Amino acid sequence: MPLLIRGGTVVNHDHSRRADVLIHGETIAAVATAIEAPAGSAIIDAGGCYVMPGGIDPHTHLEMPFMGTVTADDFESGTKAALTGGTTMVVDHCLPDPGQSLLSAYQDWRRKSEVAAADYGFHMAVTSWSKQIHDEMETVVKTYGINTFKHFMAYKGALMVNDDELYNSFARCAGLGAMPLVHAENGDIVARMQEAMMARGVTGPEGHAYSRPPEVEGEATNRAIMIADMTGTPLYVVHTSCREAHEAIARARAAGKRVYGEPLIQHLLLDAREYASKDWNHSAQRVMSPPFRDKVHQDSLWAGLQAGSLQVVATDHCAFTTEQKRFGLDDFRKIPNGTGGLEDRMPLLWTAGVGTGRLTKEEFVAVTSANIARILNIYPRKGAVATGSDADLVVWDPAATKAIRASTQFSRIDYNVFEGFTCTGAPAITLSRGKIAWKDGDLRAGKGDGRYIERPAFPPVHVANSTWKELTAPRAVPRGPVTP
Ligand SMILES: NC(=O)NCCC(=O)O
Ligand SMILES: [Zn+2]
Ligand SMILES: [Zn+2]
Repeated sequence: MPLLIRGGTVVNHDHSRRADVLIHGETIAAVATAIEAPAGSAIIDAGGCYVMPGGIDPHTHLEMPFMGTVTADDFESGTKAALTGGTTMVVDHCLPDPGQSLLSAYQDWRRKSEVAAADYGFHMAVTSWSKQIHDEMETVVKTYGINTFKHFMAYKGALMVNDDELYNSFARCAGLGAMPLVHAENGDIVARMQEAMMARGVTGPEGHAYSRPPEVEGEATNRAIMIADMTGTPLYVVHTSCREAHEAIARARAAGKRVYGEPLIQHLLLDAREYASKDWNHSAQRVMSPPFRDKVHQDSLWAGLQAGSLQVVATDHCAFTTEQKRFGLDDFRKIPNGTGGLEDRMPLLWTAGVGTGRLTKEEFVAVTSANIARILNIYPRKGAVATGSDADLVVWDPAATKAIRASTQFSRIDYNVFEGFTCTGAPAITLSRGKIAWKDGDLRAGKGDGRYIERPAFPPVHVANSTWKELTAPRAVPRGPVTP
């Protein structure tokens, strides 16, 4: 049955206009003023609302084994939570166990994600280097439709890779038309700072923040940018949290490098004072890497979103219960790193961004959906309200209010780092490939409704990069024989 969304204002990343949206099956059939309802259509009245592309959260960790435990939200609870907040697609991290082949890790993630209620894709993590990984990367890109590889420059002794491994993997990405992602923190220095904090008797969650200052993130961001440039690949820097890292990205972009930065909603709204709480649980619940920063860094991130030097707002949804956080009661190094935010990212960003004038509604669509769809090479299938696009849509009520409370959330954890925030602007309806997934407080999407989204490699960007590299490559100086 066709579905007509009537009377709303369609908001895309590049323009807004009063228009109706007609959906046939899973895709958008027309976007135009005053569409006549085909016989037998269902009708959604979007009067007073914005009709926007569903959000894409490109950074989640669902049912992920990490730091001796497993994240509490799986693909079902995580994607359901996402849909209630207007996010219709997540990109999760496929994380091979030590020594596990990338191909078998991919199969594990496909099994876990069968319960997803919303669409999803994967980034593949490269946590060591070998000929096997080099060879398997091709299958990951060409057969599995994964065009991004994640590298951790932190978590020494676990996920961390060194510069040589980064170079090898980035160069392989360049050859395959894939894009490297980095968690940019200098893991060697973090490990030394952690030891120093413990030696000083700083064993609580504040030690986590003190041992990961902005300098270690800024240094690693610069280093990753340099290695990406040497290998001729674009680069995506996840959870950019501080001014130093943002400035490194802005500098690289000003020099013509294709580097993208992703602040999290947590870093935009929460600051380092959270770690000074006398309540251990409160501070430990907020332990994540990089940690929350001072206000000056938040201002820099907001400015980056406004100026376009930062492109995407994500959540890094990696949720642990308070009980799990207590693994690190006597030693902050054992507190599982990660926080949640999947269901709150869009209403929070609307409130703090559009509601304050820091972002226009078109910029909101850009940083929550369209930009990442373009970066991940799935635009305009995702990220656009346009004829032929998937009907992943949000009917956004700018007047709706939402009080954030753990007691009413869909995520499985027992707290919410945004507890007590009140949002103005929230989804009245979320549509996932043409089906109503969430409407006026009623979650209709079911287990398994989500679909795996393949993402093709990026020939245009990589051809441009390699063409320019070749044009500007060092060349031998032609000389005659050297006279004695
Ligand atoms: N960010 C965090 O603390 N946990 C998730 C893993 C990661 O992204 O580093
Ligand atoms: Zn990370
Ligand atoms: Zn992460």
